Amino acid sequence: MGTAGDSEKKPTVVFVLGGPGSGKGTQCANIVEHFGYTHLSAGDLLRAEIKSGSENGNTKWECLGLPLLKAGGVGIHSYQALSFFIGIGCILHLITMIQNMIKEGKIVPSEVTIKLLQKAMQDSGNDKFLIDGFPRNEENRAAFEAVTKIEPAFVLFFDCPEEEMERRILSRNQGREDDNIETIRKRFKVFLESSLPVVEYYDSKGKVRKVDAAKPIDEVFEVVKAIFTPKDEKVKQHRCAIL
Ligand SMILES: Nc1ncnc2c1ncn2[C@@H]1O[C@H](COP(=O)(O)OP(=O)(O)OP(=O)(O)O)[C@@H](O)[C@H]1O
Ligand SMILES: Nc1ccn([C@@H]2O[C@H](COP(=O)(O)O)[C@@H](O)[C@H]2O)c(=O)n1
Ligand SMILES: [Mg+2]
Repeated sequence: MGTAGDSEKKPTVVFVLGGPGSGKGTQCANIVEHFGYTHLSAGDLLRAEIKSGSENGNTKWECLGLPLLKAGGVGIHSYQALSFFIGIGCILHLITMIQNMIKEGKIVPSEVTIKLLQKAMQDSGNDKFLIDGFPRNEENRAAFEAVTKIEPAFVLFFDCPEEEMERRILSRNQGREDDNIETIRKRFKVFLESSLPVVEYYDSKGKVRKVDAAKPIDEVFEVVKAIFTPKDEKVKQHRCAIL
């Protein structure tokens, strides 16, 4: 899927951007239901990686690592145990790095996020994707383009005042480690300094569809629906309304 020099048809990608709590995940769920896209949230993929990484790390450690050590450090056993622990060390180091960066509201290096996105795209079997919360900075944007050679069809941008986003996040109650006032402030800063320039970049290419995200969920979705409805379908709906 989407590597340099591929002749296969490229998937359709829509980047879904907006500040923390602007409603990206909420609206993506509606788009999936109505338009058959697969929703990939970069933040959700990173959180899943932390969860599965620590679970797998612990499981491997308990089920495989300790028996190998107990086996008594002779010949091949000690060599296997050593390589095993070096491998586990790397996994746990990566997981801790992602966890810390999320807690600090920082942006994880692109190699990690793009790998997760590419795998999720391959596993989905679909060819239409809403990529939510990515690209988050210029490094994300340039790396994704270089690695996948995919240009987004357009960028859906949810525009929402900071006070409203803050209210929403503080009452979200999903147990996210970064949904506390200290991290929220850091995330807003990163959004203004690093993510908005990406929106501006795509705007200069005429690719941004800006939506007022401060309205109630249903009203926002009416606007989103119009953006995703193909032009000929809109003409049909208009004719039906007249007749
Ligand atoms: N238009 C809206 N009006 C009021 N509340 C909303 C609206 N859209 C979403 N919410 C609520 O606000 C919270 C944040 O929404 P959501 O998780 O979709 O935002 P997000 O942009 O994905 O945030 P993040 O970047 O932190 O993942 C949720 O509790 C959601 O139910
Ligand atoms: N491209 C990305 C996207 C997200 N992150 C990290 O995850 C955090 C949560 O993201 P949400 O979209 O779910 O709000 C975000 O604050 C970053 O720490 C990332 O590094 N790169
Ligand atoms: Mg989200």
